[in-house]
Amino acid sequence: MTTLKEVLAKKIEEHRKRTTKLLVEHGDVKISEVTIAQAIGGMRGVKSLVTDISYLDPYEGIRFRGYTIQEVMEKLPKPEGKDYPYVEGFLYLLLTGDIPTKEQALEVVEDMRKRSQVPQYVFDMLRALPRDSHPMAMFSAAIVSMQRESVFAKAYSEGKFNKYNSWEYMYEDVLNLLAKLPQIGAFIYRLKYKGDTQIDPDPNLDFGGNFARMMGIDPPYDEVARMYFILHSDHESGNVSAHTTHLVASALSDAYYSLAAGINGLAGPLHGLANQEVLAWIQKFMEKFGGGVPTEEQLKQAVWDTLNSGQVIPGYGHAVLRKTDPRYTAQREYCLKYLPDYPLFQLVSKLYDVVPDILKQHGKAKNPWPNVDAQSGVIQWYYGLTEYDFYTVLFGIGRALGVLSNITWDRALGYPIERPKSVTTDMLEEFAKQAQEAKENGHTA
Ligand SMILES: CC(=O)SCCNC(=O)CCNC(=O)[C@H](O)C(C)(C)COP(=O)(O)OP(=O)(O)OC[C@H]1O[C@@H](n2cnc3c(N)ncnc32)[C@H](O)[C@@H]1OP(=O)(O)O
Ligand SMILES: O=C([O-])CC(=O)C(=O)O
Repeated sequence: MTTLKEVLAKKIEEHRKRTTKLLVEHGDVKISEVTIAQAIGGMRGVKSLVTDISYLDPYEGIRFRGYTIQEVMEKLPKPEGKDYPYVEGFLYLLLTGDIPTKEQALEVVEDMRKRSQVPQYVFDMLRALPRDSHPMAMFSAAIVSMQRESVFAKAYSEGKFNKYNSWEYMYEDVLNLLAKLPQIGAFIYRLKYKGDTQIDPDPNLDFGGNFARMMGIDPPYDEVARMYFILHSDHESGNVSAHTTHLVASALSDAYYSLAAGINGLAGPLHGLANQEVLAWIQKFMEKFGGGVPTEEQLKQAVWDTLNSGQVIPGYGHAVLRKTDPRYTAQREYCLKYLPDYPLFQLVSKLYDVVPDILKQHGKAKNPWPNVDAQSGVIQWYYGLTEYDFYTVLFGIGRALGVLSNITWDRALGYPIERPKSVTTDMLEEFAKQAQEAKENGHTA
């Protein structure tokens, strides 16, 4: 059987020809234009990044390597008696574009198991941090603290590195780093919230199974972990965490520096942290309404109060999506199957009934529909993980699968340092003046 690395090497060899041909023969073909609104407005809609790991259609939502969420869950190999696939098999898909056989997925399970030992200094460092540090600050610090392990940085400093082999060093760092994330995440959780009573990994378990075990949460939380990590892995490459990881890696910073940077971006409330915000927001208005399940009128009031105070409704809206996020739907389906009567799920469903109409009336958000973050906290809460400050660490473990696959391919295809051009406000005003004059004179600028 060929290993993941061997399959990937072959794919890279084939793919390089496509990228070279595009660059050499069609490099001057235009794929996008940039307006003043886009330059000021966060580059929304500017097509200027390339990735084959996933693609986000505004109406359909995400496809991983061309597969919908449902297809991924159906087609990938699963542990015996389980409904959700091996995370390791999903990584195989992200990296190669192929659905692995069970044997191929198990080869990755075994490889990652061998790489999973977390250095003691990471635990010591985490224990030395103030216990009220945010779990995302701890997670990011843990990742960057391991930079000394980078084989990529070592190869670079030893002059072994070139454009053709650099991906192999990146691949080693990526697998080494990913394999350690479940234990680091669970360690942070139990350090902060469970009096530092730690649970050792079980070498016979997979990524999701071991995470659930080390968190100390019984099955079927292992299934939730597999589902959650897969759903949160990738969302093409313009989102803050993916773009940041890619940008930092483009300076030939190694996977440890790059992922820590991406995780710092994920920690923002408009991005990954929104899943914590959703629960915080719900708790706040439930308290206000005396703790019971709010009526539809009370919910509407809470939504309007939030909007009128100038704040966003967490878990709603999106920079690209223009429909309900299929990652929201996948988690909603899980809830409908396993926790249909759970009051918090019913409340989140009621929000789905009232928020889109209110956001439409409010008239600002381009997308009034829920995103992934509106639904994920409910499931965690149901299984006893009520410390919502921790939720973005779960997101970060999942997101690492996608962004680290991306930077492996960045090095494989020799993508250069990223460096867009900036202009001044004076220059924008000059562009605007020229366009106005051209319009008045009957030409286009
Ligand atoms: C995993 C993820 O990262 S998914 C996104 C998670 N984040 C959230 O759920 C936070 C709430 N949502 C938002 O803040 C936004 O919808 C974002 C950040 C996701 C997308 O931002 P944008 O692409 O700029 O959204 P959009 O173009 O629709 O914004 C236009 C206006 O609508 C507002 N708006 C967008 N979404 C919302 C919302 N949920 N509630 C209230 N107002 C909103 C924007 O703040 C903006 O207002 P402004 O003109 O006063 O600045
Ligand atoms: O795509 C985005 O901008 C945000 C998002 O949903 C993600 O990164 O998962």
